Amino acid sequence: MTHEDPIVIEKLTKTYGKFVAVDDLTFSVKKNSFTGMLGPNGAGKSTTLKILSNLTRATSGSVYLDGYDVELHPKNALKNVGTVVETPEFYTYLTPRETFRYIGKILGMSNESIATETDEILEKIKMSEWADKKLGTFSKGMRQRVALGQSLINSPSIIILDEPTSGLDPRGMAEIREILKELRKKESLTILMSSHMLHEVNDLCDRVAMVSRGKLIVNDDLSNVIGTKGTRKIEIKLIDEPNADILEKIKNLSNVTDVEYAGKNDVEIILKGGLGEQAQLLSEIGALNIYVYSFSSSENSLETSYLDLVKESI
Ligand SMILES: Nc1ncnc2c1ncn2[C@@H]1O[C@H](COP(=O)(O)OP(=O)(O)OP(=O)(O)O)[C@@H](O)[C@H]1O
Repeated sequence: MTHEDPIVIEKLTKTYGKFVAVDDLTFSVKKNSFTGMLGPNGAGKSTTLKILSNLTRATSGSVYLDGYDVELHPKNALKNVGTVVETPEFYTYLTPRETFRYIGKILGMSNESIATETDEILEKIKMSEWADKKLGTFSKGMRQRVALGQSLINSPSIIILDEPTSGLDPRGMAEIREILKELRKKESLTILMSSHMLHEVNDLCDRVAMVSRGKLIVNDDLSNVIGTKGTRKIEIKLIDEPNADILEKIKNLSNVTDVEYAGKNDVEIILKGGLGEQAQLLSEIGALNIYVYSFSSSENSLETSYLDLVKESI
């Protein structure tokens, strides 16, 4: 880790009284990555992002944006950063265009650059036809798109998003995710987004930083977390209902880390490794002389890795 990474979190701790919300957290976010900060409710994600955005202070440790310490040099640190951290309460009597102008002015932008950026952003957030309607009439999803839009007004190189789809209906969620995907395609941007939704991180991100109880569990490429180095969930269906002896035998097979009876004749196996290990498991199960009529590897292996990693960390 170097301070050259656009986002650096170093030995960050935040306590509320005796409660430790962020516990000696250290990790960095690679340039141009889309990193998903994944963790259960209360893991300390929002607290970390608020410290990064200078909305709250660390108890100890430091955070750096573009190499600048956020607490010591907030202006420089946040110069090229856009954030959607606390659900912004916009003035409901303003329109998106007026909102962007207001925020651009606060940021010291010229009228010309605000106007140019505004038109581009309205297109990106698919709000061009709503540009001059008052926010008071908007749905929650539309307001969240405006929130995302305002984070882009100063053409940031880093954006920090705290659960940007939280509280939206499925359509609202899908719209925000589409915008984020488009942003990633077109711009050179470093994005750090917190989420507790595995499928969302799976869908959008190329890096994953998992946190649990204020501590970092893993910070790696998504493909490493879910891929060959990870674990996968295998579901098998047997002709006969498995007894404890059979479950024990399966548990003792190579690379099996856990076995769970899933009701009826179904068994779930957590397997460490990739396709090679999966093939080996299939042949070892065959050798046990139990009659398996279905064998499927779960696609949602981020879930498996996540549950495994969180379990190990407790
Ligand atoms: N101002 C505060 N005073 C006291 N405790 C707080 C405060 N803010 C957060 N906490 C506690 O710190 C812990 C971490 O909270 P945080 O909001 O950072 O978690 P999170 O990972 O973002 O979870 P969520 O998805 O629920 O927002 C929680 O247990 C929370 O109750």
